[in-house]
Amino acid sequence: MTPRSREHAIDMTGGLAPNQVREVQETYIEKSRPVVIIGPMAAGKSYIGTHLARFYGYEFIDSDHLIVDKYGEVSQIFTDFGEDEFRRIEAEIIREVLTSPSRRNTIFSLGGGAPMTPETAELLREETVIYIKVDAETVAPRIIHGRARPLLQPNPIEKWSEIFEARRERFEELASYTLDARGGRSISDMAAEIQNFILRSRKGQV
Ligand SMILES: Nc1ncnc2c1ncn2[C@@H]1O[C@H](COP(=O)(O)OP(=O)(O)OP(=O)(O)O)[C@@H](O)[C@H]1O
Ligand SMILES: O=C(O)C1=C[C@@H](O)[C@@H](O)[C@H](O)C1
Ligand SMILES: [Mg+2]
Repeated sequence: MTPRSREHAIDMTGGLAPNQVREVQETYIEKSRPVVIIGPMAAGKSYIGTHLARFYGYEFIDSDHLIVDKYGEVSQIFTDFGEDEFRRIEAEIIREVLTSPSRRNTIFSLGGGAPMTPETAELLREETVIYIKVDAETVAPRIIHGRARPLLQPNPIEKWSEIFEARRERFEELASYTLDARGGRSISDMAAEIQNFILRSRKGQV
């Protein structure tokens, strides 16, 4: 195949001057920052984030997964070092991701309590943040068994509601977009709703 001659070359700049092209590129980079998912325990942050990334071609990362890869199981960290040390590690890992230029086209799910750390909340104020809103009824079957979430012991539903009430205002205040995930919504429906918001926000329509 022979290359196109100069006369037939397509003008990819749309007739923009070099400084205008740079401006468009900078805007694109800015708008391709990670999209962060927050919400209470068992809301489906990791579940929705994984599928959203798979359906629409994003990279997916999760703060809990990064912590487990680096330091071992979350419940073991709580047992061995306590919650304060877990929060310190968590905030450090989140800062690394949010300040890394290689994490642009990424869906980043956070652990439920991460936005309560002031340093993390400050970082999130600059980001596109999707809040997964649920209620106790929706999460009850997901938390009633299993001991993977140390903060929910020994009465998972009661503890979940108590912790959620203490965090609700922070979630609401940080949200660029709230996804209502109460009841049994299908994953494709929820992922499409978030993707729609991301596209609109990158075009500056929200
Ligand atoms: N909309 C949904 N429909 C059916 N199952 C769901 C839905 N959302 C989440 N789940 C299931 O509920 C469980 C908890 O979801 P997930 O781990 O994604 O929660 P999370 O918000 O990431 O919680 P954490 O804060 O503890 O990390 C998982 O087993 C997941 O598959
Ligand atoms: O809501 C929380 O405080 C937590 C949620 C999980 O994702 C883990 O990050 C950990 O169990 C703490
Ligand atoms: Mg999770």
